[in-house]
Amino acid sequence: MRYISTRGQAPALSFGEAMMTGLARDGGLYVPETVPVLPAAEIAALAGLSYEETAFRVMRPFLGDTFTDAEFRRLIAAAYAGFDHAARAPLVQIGPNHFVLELFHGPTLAFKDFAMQIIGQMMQAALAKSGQRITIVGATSGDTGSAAIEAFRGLKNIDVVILFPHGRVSEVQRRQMTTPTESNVHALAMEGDFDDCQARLKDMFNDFAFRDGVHLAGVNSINWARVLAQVVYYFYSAVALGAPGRAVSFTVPTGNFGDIFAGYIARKMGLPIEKLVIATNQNDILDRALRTGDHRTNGVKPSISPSMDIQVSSNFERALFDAYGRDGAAVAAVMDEMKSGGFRISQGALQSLRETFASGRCSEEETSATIAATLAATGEVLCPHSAVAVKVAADHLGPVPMITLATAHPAKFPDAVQAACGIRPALPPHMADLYDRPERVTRVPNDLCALQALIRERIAL
Ligand SMILES: N[C@@H](CCOP(=O)(O)O)C(=O)O
Repeated sequence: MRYISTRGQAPALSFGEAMMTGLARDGGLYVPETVPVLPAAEIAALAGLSYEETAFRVMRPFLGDTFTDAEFRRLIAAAYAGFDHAARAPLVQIGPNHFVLELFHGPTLAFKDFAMQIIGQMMQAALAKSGQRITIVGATSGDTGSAAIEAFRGLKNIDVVILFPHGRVSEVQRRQMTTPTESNVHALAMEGDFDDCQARLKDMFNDFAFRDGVHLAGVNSINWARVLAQVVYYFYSAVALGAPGRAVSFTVPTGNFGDIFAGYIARKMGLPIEKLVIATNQNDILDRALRTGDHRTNGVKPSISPSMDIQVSSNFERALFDAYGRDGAAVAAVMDEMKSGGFRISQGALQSLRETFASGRCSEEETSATIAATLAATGEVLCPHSAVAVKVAADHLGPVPMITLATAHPAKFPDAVQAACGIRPALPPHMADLYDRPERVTRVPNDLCALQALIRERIAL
Protein backbone atom coordinates (compact mmCIF):
# COMPACT_ATOMS: atom_id res chain seq x y z
CA MET A 1 0.00 0.00 0.00
CA ARG A 2 1.54 3.30 -1.14
CA TYR A 3 0.38 6.85 -0.49
CA ILE A 4 0.52 9.56 -3.12
CA SER A 5 0.13 13.34 -2.96
CA THR A 6 -2.99 15.14 -4.21
CA ARG A 7 -0.66 17.49 -6.11
CA GLY A 8 1.29 14.75 -7.82
CA GLN A 9 4.79 16.07 -7.20
CA ALA A 10 5.90 14.39 -3.97
CA PRO A 11 7.39 10.92 -3.53
CA ALA A 12 5.03 8.02 -2.82
CA LEU A 13 5.34 6.81 0.76
CA SER A 14 4.45 3.82 2.93
CA PHE A 15 1.79 4.19 5.65
CA GLY A 16 4.42 4.67 8.36
CA GLU A 17 6.24 7.31 6.33
CA ALA A 18 3.03 9.16 5.45
CA MET A 19 2.01 9.19 9.12
CA MET A 20 5.31 10.71 10.23
CA THR A 21 5.43 13.13 7.27
CA GLY A 22 2.06 14.90 7.55
CA LEU A 23 1.84 17.36 4.67
CA ALA A 24 3.40 16.19 1.38
CA ARG A 25 6.46 18.18 0.30
CA ASP A 26 4.61 19.56 -2.73
CA GLY A 27 2.01 21.09 -0.40
CA GLY A 28 -0.54 18.35 -1.11
CA LEU A 29 -2.17 15.76 1.12
CA TYR A 30 -1.39 12.06 1.11
CA VAL A 31 -4.09 9.62 -0.05
CA PRO A 32 -3.89 5.87 -0.69
CA GLU A 33 -2.91 5.00 -4.25
CA THR A 34 -5.84 2.57 -4.26
CA VAL A 35 -8.51 2.10 -1.62
CA PRO A 36 -8.93 -1.53 -0.56
CA VAL A 37 -12.49 -2.83 -0.93
CA LEU A 38 -13.88 -5.04 1.84
CA PRO A 39 -16.06 -7.84 0.43
CA ALA A 40 -19.67 -7.77 1.68
CA ALA A 41 -19.09 -10.93 3.71
CA GLU A 42 -16.24 -9.24 5.59
CA ILE A 43 -18.41 -6.20 6.27
CA ALA A 44 -21.23 -8.43 7.49
CA ALA A 45 -18.80 -10.23 9.77
CA LEU A 46 -18.13 -6.96 11.62
CA ALA A 47 -21.62 -7.15 13.18
CA GLY A 48 -21.44 -7.52 16.93
CA LEU A 49 -17.67 -7.07 17.17
CA SER A 50 -16.05 -4.73 19.68
CA TYR A 51 -14.98 -1.28 18.53
CA GLU A 52 -11.36 -2.40 18.91
CA GLU A 53 -11.77 -5.48 16.70
CA THR A 54 -13.65 -3.40 14.11
CA ALA A 55 -10.76 -0.91 14.13
CA PHE A 56 -8.27 -3.70 13.54
CA ARG A 57 -10.17 -5.18 10.59
CA VAL A 58 -11.00 -1.84 8.93
CA MET A 59 -7.58 -0.20 9.31
CA ARG A 60 -5.30 -3.22 8.80
CA PRO A 61 -5.43 -3.28 4.96
CA PHE A 62 -4.01 0.28 4.88
CA LEU A 63 -0.99 -0.30 7.10
CA GLY A 64 1.31 -2.47 4.99
CA ASP A 65 4.14 -3.81 7.15
CA THR A 66 4.36 -0.78 9.47
CA PHE A 67 3.22 -2.90 12.46
CA THR A 68 2.77 -6.61 13.04
CA ASP A 69 -0.79 -7.74 13.69
CA ALA A 70 -0.04 -8.40 17.35
CA GLU A 71 1.61 -5.01 17.76
CA PHE A 72 -1.29 -3.23 16.07
CA ARG A 73 -3.85 -5.00 18.26
CA ARG A 74 -1.91 -3.90 21.37
CA LEU A 75 -1.84 -0.27 20.17
CA ILE A 76 -5.59 -0.33 19.49
CA ALA A 77 -6.33 -1.77 22.92
CA ALA A 78 -4.26 0.94 24.60
CA ALA A 79 -5.86 3.68 22.48
CA TYR A 80 -9.45 3.00 23.48
CA ALA A 81 -8.94 1.82 27.08
CA GLY A 82 -9.47 5.37 28.36
CA PHE A 83 -12.93 5.83 26.84
CA ASP A 84 -15.74 6.02 29.36
CA HIS A 85 -18.35 4.03 27.42
CA ALA A 86 -18.14 0.28 26.83
CA ALA A 87 -19.47 0.71 23.30
CA ARG A 88 -16.91 3.52 22.63
CA ALA A 89 -19.32 5.01 20.04
CA PRO A 90 -22.91 4.32 21.11
CA LEU A 91 -25.84 4.88 18.73
CA VAL A 92 -28.91 6.64 20.11
CA GLN A 93 -32.20 6.88 18.21
CA ILE A 94 -33.67 10.38 18.17
CA GLY A 95 -36.50 9.94 15.69
CA PRO A 96 -38.00 7.61 13.09
CA ASN A 97 -35.05 6.39 11.02
CA HIS A 98 -32.74 9.01 12.61
CA PHE A 99 -29.84 8.03 14.88
CA VAL A 100 -27.12 9.97 16.63
CA LEU A 101 -23.65 8.44 16.90
CA GLU A 102 -22.13 9.70 20.15
CA LEU A 103 -18.46 10.27 19.49
CA PHE A 104 -17.66 12.17 22.68
CA HIS A 105 -16.85 9.45 25.19
CA GLY A 106 -13.07 9.79 24.87
CA PRO A 107 -10.77 11.62 27.30
CA THR A 108 -11.24 15.11 25.81
CA LEU A 109 -14.96 14.73 25.03
CA ALA A 110 -14.79 15.06 21.24
CA PHE A 111 -14.61 12.78 18.21
CA LYS A 112 -10.97 13.79 17.74
CA ASP A 113 -10.00 11.30 20.47
CA PHE A 114 -10.93 8.37 18.24
CA ALA A 115 -8.08 9.15 15.87
CA MET A 116 -5.71 11.03 18.13
CA GLN A 117 -5.48 8.26 20.72
CA ILE A 118 -4.50 5.64 18.15
CA ILE A 119 -2.14 8.01 16.32
CA GLY A 120 -0.51 8.75 19.68
CA GLN A 121 0.10 5.03 20.16
CA MET A 122 1.29 4.46 16.58
CA MET A 123 3.66 7.44 16.57
CA GLN A 124 5.19 6.45 19.90
CA ALA A 125 5.72 2.91 18.65
CA ALA A 126 7.36 4.22 15.46
CA LEU A 127 9.60 6.62 17.39
CA ALA A 128 10.62 3.90 19.82
CA LYS A 129 11.98 1.99 16.82
CA SER A 130 13.70 4.94 15.12
CA GLY A 131 14.97 6.71 18.26
CA GLN A 132 13.94 10.04 16.65
CA ARG A 133 12.43 13.06 18.40
CA ILE A 134 9.73 15.17 16.76
CA THR A 135 7.92 18.48 17.13
CA ILE A 136 4.20 18.21 16.56
CA VAL A 137 2.57 21.48 15.57
CA GLY A 138 -1.21 21.52 15.32
CA ALA A 139 -3.83 24.10 14.41
CA THR A 140 -7.17 23.95 16.14
CA SER A 141 -10.54 25.62 16.15
CA GLY A 142 -11.15 24.00 19.52
CA ASP A 143 -11.17 20.21 19.67
CA THR A 144 -8.08 18.91 17.86
CA GLY A 145 -5.78 20.84 20.20
CA SER A 146 -6.82 19.24 23.46
CA ALA A 147 -7.06 15.79 21.87
CA ALA A 148 -3.48 16.13 20.59
CA ILE A 149 -2.22 17.39 23.93
CA GLU A 150 -3.93 14.52 25.73
CA ALA A 151 -2.36 11.97 23.37
CA PHE A 152 1.20 13.33 23.62
CA ARG A 153 1.53 15.09 26.99
CA GLY A 154 4.55 14.16 29.08
CA LEU A 155 6.40 12.22 26.35
CA LYS A 156 10.17 12.74 26.32
CA ASN A 157 10.82 12.62 22.59
CA ILE A 158 7.85 14.75 21.46
CA ASP A 159 6.94 18.41 21.88
CA VAL A 160 3.37 19.35 21.09
CA VAL A 161 2.69 22.93 20.05
CA ILE A 162 -0.94 23.97 19.49
CA LEU A 163 -2.03 27.13 17.69
CA PHE A 164 -5.57 28.23 18.48
CA PRO A 165 -7.33 31.45 17.44
CA HIS A 166 -7.31 33.81 20.40
CA GLY A 167 -10.82 34.42 21.79
CA ARG A 168 -12.49 32.10 19.30
CA VAL A 169 -12.75 28.80 21.18
CA SER A 170 -15.04 28.02 24.12
CA GLU A 171 -13.69 28.52 27.62
CA VAL A 172 -13.70 24.77 28.29
CA GLN A 173 -11.84 24.11 25.04
CA ARG A 174 -9.27 26.78 25.92
CA ARG A 175 -8.75 25.48 29.44
CA GLN A 176 -8.32 21.93 28.16
CA MET A 177 -5.34 23.23 26.18
CA THR A 178 -3.88 25.71 28.66
CA THR A 179 -4.07 23.79 31.93
CA PRO A 180 -1.89 20.70 31.28
CA THR A 181 1.31 21.10 33.32
CA GLU A 182 3.72 18.96 31.30
CA SER A 183 6.70 20.89 29.92
CA ASN A 184 6.37 19.37 26.42
CA VAL A 185 2.97 21.06 25.96
CA HIS A 186 2.88 24.54 24.41
CA ALA A 187 -0.48 26.31 23.93
CA LEU A 188 -0.24 29.37 21.67
CA ALA A 189 -3.18 31.78 21.34
CA MET A 190 -2.75 33.35 17.91
CA GLU A 191 -4.25 36.55 16.54
CA GLY A 192 -6.68 35.72 13.72
CA ASP A 193 -9.04 32.85 12.99
CA PHE A 194 -8.58 29.12 12.51
CA ASP A 195 -7.84 29.56 8.80
CA ASP A 196 -4.90 31.78 9.77
CA CYS A 197 -3.64 29.15 12.24
CA GLN A 198 -3.88 26.39 9.63
CA ALA A 199 -2.24 28.58 6.98
CA ARG A 200 0.75 29.27 9.28
CA LEU A 201 0.98 25.55 10.05
CA LYS A 202 1.12 24.74 6.35
CA ASP A 203 3.71 27.52 5.87
CA MET A 204 5.87 25.76 8.44
CA PHE A 205 5.59 22.48 6.53
CA ASN A 206 6.45 24.27 3.29
CA ASP A 207 9.59 25.83 4.81
CA PHE A 208 11.84 22.79 4.47
CA ALA A 209 14.72 24.22 6.53
CA PHE A 210 12.40 24.75 9.48
CA ARG A 211 10.49 21.52 8.87
CA ASP A 212 13.61 19.38 8.80
CA GLY A 213 15.36 21.37 11.51
CA VAL A 214 12.68 20.79 14.14
CA HIS A 215 11.56 17.38 12.79
CA LEU A 216 8.08 18.75 12.23
CA ALA A 217 5.14 16.35 12.41
CA GLY A 218 1.43 17.02 12.06
CA VAL A 219 -1.58 15.49 13.73
CA ASN A 220 -4.29 17.53 12.08
CA SER A 221 -6.31 15.69 9.49
CA ILE A 222 -3.56 16.76 7.11
CA ASN A 223 -2.18 13.47 8.40
CA TRP A 224 -3.69 10.51 6.54
CA ALA A 225 -3.60 8.36 9.69
CA ARG A 226 -6.11 10.74 11.32
CA VAL A 227 -8.57 10.22 8.51
CA LEU A 228 -8.08 6.47 8.46
CA ALA A 229 -8.80 6.06 12.16
CA GLN A 230 -12.09 7.92 11.68
CA VAL A 231 -13.23 5.50 8.95
CA VAL A 232 -13.79 2.88 11.65
CA TYR A 233 -16.88 4.39 13.27
CA TYR A 234 -18.68 4.61 9.94
CA PHE A 235 -18.40 0.84 9.63
CA TYR A 236 -19.14 0.24 13.31
CA SER A 237 -22.40 2.22 13.26
CA ALA A 238 -23.61 1.24 9.79
CA VAL A 239 -23.17 -2.46 10.54
CA ALA A 240 -25.13 -2.01 13.78
CA LEU A 241 -28.05 -0.82 11.64
CA GLY A 242 -27.90 -3.68 9.17
CA ALA A 243 -25.18 -2.88 6.64
CA PRO A 244 -24.18 -4.27 4.24
CA GLY A 245 -27.73 -5.62 3.73
CA ARG A 246 -29.18 -2.19 4.36
CA ALA A 247 -27.75 1.12 3.16
CA VAL A 248 -27.44 4.11 5.50
CA SER A 249 -26.73 7.82 5.14
CA PHE A 250 -24.60 10.01 7.38
CA THR A 251 -24.78 13.68 8.28
CA VAL A 252 -21.54 15.16 9.53
CA PRO A 253 -20.89 18.52 11.24
CA THR A 254 -18.19 19.78 8.92
CA GLY A 255 -15.26 22.13 9.41
CA ASN A 256 -11.95 20.88 8.04
CA PHE A 257 -13.68 18.12 5.99
CA GLY A 258 -11.58 15.33 7.58
CA ASP A 259 -14.44 13.57 9.32
CA ILE A 260 -16.75 13.45 6.32
CA PHE A 261 -13.84 12.47 4.09
CA ALA A 262 -13.40 9.43 6.35
CA GLY A 263 -17.01 8.55 5.48
CA TYR A 264 -16.15 8.95 1.81
CA ILE A 265 -13.32 6.43 2.24
CA ALA A 266 -15.69 4.02 4.03
CA ARG A 267 -18.00 4.29 1.01
CA LYS A 268 -15.11 3.58 -1.37
CA MET A 269 -14.23 0.55 0.74
CA GLY A 270 -17.67 -0.88 -0.01
CA LEU A 271 -19.81 0.32 2.90
CA PRO A 272 -23.27 0.99 1.41
CA ILE A 273 -23.60 4.70 2.18
CA GLU A 274 -26.31 6.38 0.14
CA LYS A 275 -25.46 10.01 0.94
CA LEU A 276 -22.87 11.84 3.00
CA VAL A 277 -24.48 15.10 4.07
CA ILE A 278 -22.17 18.01 4.82
CA ALA A 279 -23.64 20.13 7.63
CA THR A 280 -22.22 23.62 8.00
CA ASN A 281 -22.91 26.46 10.39
CA GLN A 282 -22.99 30.05 9.12
CA ASN A 283 -19.45 29.48 7.78
CA ASP A 284 -21.05 27.75 4.86
CA ILE A 285 -18.45 27.71 2.08
CA LEU A 286 -18.89 23.97 1.48
CA ASP A 287 -22.67 24.17 1.25
CA ARG A 288 -22.40 27.11 -1.16
CA ALA A 289 -19.73 25.32 -3.19
CA LEU A 290 -21.79 22.18 -3.56
CA ARG A 291 -24.93 24.09 -4.51
CA THR A 292 -23.36 26.63 -6.89
CA GLY A 293 -19.95 25.30 -7.88
CA ASP A 294 -18.33 28.48 -6.57
CA HIS A 295 -15.85 27.66 -3.81
CA ARG A 296 -15.09 31.09 -2.36
CA THR A 297 -14.25 32.33 1.14
CA ASN A 298 -16.20 35.21 2.61
CA GLY A 299 -14.57 35.58 6.02
CA VAL A 300 -14.88 33.47 9.13
CA LYS A 301 -17.78 34.53 11.36
CA PRO A 302 -17.54 33.47 15.01
CA SER A 303 -20.43 31.19 15.98
CA ILE A 304 -21.74 29.12 18.89
CA SER A 305 -20.25 26.06 17.14
CA PRO A 306 -16.66 27.39 17.06
CA SER A 307 -14.94 24.16 16.01
CA MET A 308 -16.67 24.61 12.63
CA ASP A 309 -15.66 28.26 12.18
CA ILE A 310 -13.58 27.41 9.12
CA GLN A 311 -13.65 28.57 5.51
CA VAL A 312 -10.60 26.83 4.11
CA SER A 313 -11.33 23.15 4.70
CA SER A 314 -8.07 21.34 4.22
CA ASN A 315 -9.43 17.93 3.33
CA PHE A 316 -11.73 19.18 0.62
CA GLU A 317 -8.55 18.94 -1.46
CA ARG A 318 -8.63 15.15 -1.04
CA ALA A 319 -12.21 15.00 -2.36
CA LEU A 320 -11.29 17.31 -5.24
CA PHE A 321 -8.39 15.02 -6.15
CA ASP A 322 -10.85 12.21 -6.92
CA ALA A 323 -13.43 14.56 -8.43
CA TYR A 324 -10.78 15.86 -10.87
CA GLY A 325 -9.90 12.30 -11.90
CA ARG A 326 -6.82 12.14 -9.64
CA ASP A 327 -5.14 14.84 -11.72
CA GLY A 328 -2.55 16.37 -9.36
CA ALA A 329 -1.82 19.28 -11.70
CA ALA A 330 -5.51 20.26 -11.81
CA VAL A 331 -5.69 20.14 -8.01
CA ALA A 332 -2.50 22.21 -7.67
CA ALA A 333 -4.02 24.78 -10.06
CA VAL A 334 -7.27 25.21 -8.09
CA MET A 335 -5.36 25.34 -4.81
CA ASP A 336 -3.27 28.10 -6.30
CA GLU A 337 -6.44 30.03 -7.19
CA MET A 338 -7.63 29.49 -3.62
CA LYS A 339 -4.78 31.74 -2.43
CA SER A 340 -6.68 34.65 -3.94
CA GLY A 341 -10.02 33.72 -2.38
CA GLY A 342 -11.59 30.90 -4.34
CA PHE A 343 -12.19 28.98 -7.53
CA ARG A 344 -14.99 27.54 -9.66
CA ILE A 345 -15.28 23.78 -9.47
CA SER A 346 -15.39 22.30 -12.97
CA GLN A 347 -18.76 20.92 -14.08
CA GLY A 348 -17.46 17.34 -14.20
CA ALA A 349 -15.91 17.55 -10.76
CA LEU A 350 -19.06 19.12 -9.31
CA GLN A 351 -21.21 16.37 -10.74
CA SER A 352 -18.89 13.78 -9.29
CA LEU A 353 -18.98 15.42 -5.82
CA ARG A 354 -22.79 15.59 -5.92
CA GLU A 355 -23.00 11.83 -6.55
CA THR A 356 -21.70 11.26 -3.02
CA PHE A 357 -22.28 14.43 -1.05
CA ALA A 358 -25.33 16.53 -0.20
CA SER A 359 -25.20 19.59 2.03
CA GLY A 360 -27.07 22.04 4.19
CA ARG A 361 -26.52 25.07 6.40
CA CYS A 362 -27.80 25.82 9.87
CA SER A 363 -28.09 29.36 11.26
CA GLU A 364 -27.28 30.33 14.85
CA GLU A 365 -30.99 30.54 15.72
CA GLU A 366 -31.69 27.14 14.17
CA THR A 367 -28.79 25.64 16.13
CA SER A 368 -30.22 26.83 19.45
CA ALA A 369 -33.74 25.80 18.48
CA THR A 370 -32.51 22.31 17.55
CA ILE A 371 -30.79 21.87 20.93
CA ALA A 372 -34.06 22.78 22.68
CA ALA A 373 -36.31 20.72 20.39
CA THR A 374 -34.11 17.61 20.57
CA LEU A 375 -33.99 17.78 24.35
CA ALA A 376 -37.76 18.13 24.54
CA ALA A 377 -38.42 15.31 22.08
CA THR A 378 -35.78 12.79 23.18
CA GLY A 379 -33.95 13.86 26.35
CA GLU A 380 -30.66 14.00 24.39
CA VAL A 381 -28.59 17.13 25.10
CA LEU A 382 -26.69 18.04 21.94
CA CYS A 383 -23.60 20.22 21.63
CA PRO A 384 -24.03 23.07 19.12
CA HIS A 385 -22.00 21.25 16.43
CA SER A 386 -24.12 18.13 16.72
CA ALA A 387 -27.23 20.32 16.67
CA VAL A 388 -26.13 21.89 13.37
CA ALA A 389 -25.92 18.38 11.94
CA VAL A 390 -29.21 17.18 13.42
CA LYS A 391 -30.99 20.15 11.83
CA VAL A 392 -29.41 19.57 8.43
CA ALA A 393 -30.03 15.82 8.69
CA ALA A 394 -33.73 16.46 9.36
CA ASP A 395 -33.90 18.11 5.93
CA HIS A 396 -32.39 15.00 4.32
CA LEU A 397 -34.30 12.16 5.98
CA GLY A 398 -35.50 9.47 3.59
CA PRO A 399 -36.11 5.74 3.42
CA VAL A 400 -32.61 4.73 4.55
CA PRO A 401 -31.55 5.24 8.18
CA MET A 402 -29.75 8.52 8.82
CA ILE A 403 -26.82 8.49 11.24
CA THR A 404 -25.87 11.94 12.47
CA LEU A 405 -22.45 12.28 14.07
CA ALA A 406 -22.52 13.91 17.51
CA THR A 407 -18.99 15.19 17.57
CA ALA A 408 -18.58 16.78 20.99
CA HIS A 409 -19.95 16.57 24.52
CA PRO A 410 -22.37 19.41 25.35
CA ALA A 411 -20.33 20.25 28.48
CA LYS A 412 -17.61 21.72 26.23
CA PHE A 413 -20.08 24.51 25.33
CA PRO A 414 -22.05 25.10 28.54
CA ASP A 415 -23.01 28.72 27.81
CA ALA A 416 -24.47 28.03 24.38
CA VAL A 417 -26.28 24.91 25.56
CA GLN A 418 -27.71 26.62 28.64
CA ALA A 419 -28.87 29.59 26.58
CA ALA A 420 -30.58 27.22 24.17
CA CYS A 421 -32.31 24.81 26.53
CA GLY A 422 -31.85 25.94 30.13
CA ILE A 423 -29.64 23.00 31.11
CA ARG A 424 -25.99 23.61 31.99
CA PRO A 425 -24.28 20.30 31.19
CA ALA A 426 -21.73 19.24 33.80
CA LEU A 427 -18.17 18.23 33.03
CA PRO A 428 -17.36 14.59 33.82
CA PRO A 429 -15.50 13.86 37.10
CA HIS A 430 -12.01 13.77 35.54
CA MET A 431 -12.49 17.40 34.43
CA ALA A 432 -14.62 18.66 37.31
CA ASP A 433 -11.87 21.02 38.60
CA LEU A 434 -11.01 22.40 35.14
CA TYR A 435 -11.96 25.96 36.10
CA ASP A 436 -9.66 25.86 39.17
CA ARG A 437 -6.54 24.77 37.32
CA PRO A 438 -3.97 27.50 36.48
CA GLU A 439 -3.63 28.36 32.80
CA ARG A 440 -0.37 28.53 30.85
CA VAL A 441 -0.64 30.14 27.42
CA THR A 442 1.40 32.44 25.17
CA ARG A 443 -0.23 35.12 23.00
CA VAL A 444 1.37 35.13 19.55
CA PRO A 445 0.99 37.26 16.43
CA ASN A 446 -0.11 35.90 13.07
CA ASP A 447 3.49 35.98 11.87
CA LEU A 448 5.39 32.98 10.53
CA CYS A 449 8.89 34.13 11.54
CA ALA A 450 7.81 34.99 15.06
CA LEU A 451 6.09 31.63 15.45
CA GLN A 452 9.08 29.72 14.13
CA ALA A 453 11.45 31.58 16.46
CA LEU A 454 9.20 30.84 19.44
CA ILE A 455 8.92 27.16 18.56
CA ARG A 456 12.70 26.82 18.12
CA GLU A 457 13.23 28.46 21.50
CA ARG A 458 10.60 26.31 23.23
CA ILE A 459 11.88 23.01 21.98
CA ALA A 460 15.49 24.05 22.69
CA LEU A 461 17.13 21.78 20.17
N1 LIG B 1 -12.44 21.50 13.91
C1 LIG B 1 -11.07 21.21 14.15
C2 LIG B 1 -10.17 21.94 13.20
C3 LIG B 1 -8.95 21.12 12.85
O1 LIG B 1 -9.38 19.97 12.19
P1 LIG B 1 -8.49 18.70 11.93
O2 LIG B 1 -9.48 17.60 11.74
O3 LIG B 1 -7.70 18.96 10.73
O4 LIG B 1 -7.61 18.46 13.10
C4 LIG B 1 -10.71 21.49 15.62
O5 LIG B 1 -11.61 21.38 16.45
O6 LIG B 1 -9.60 21.83 15.93
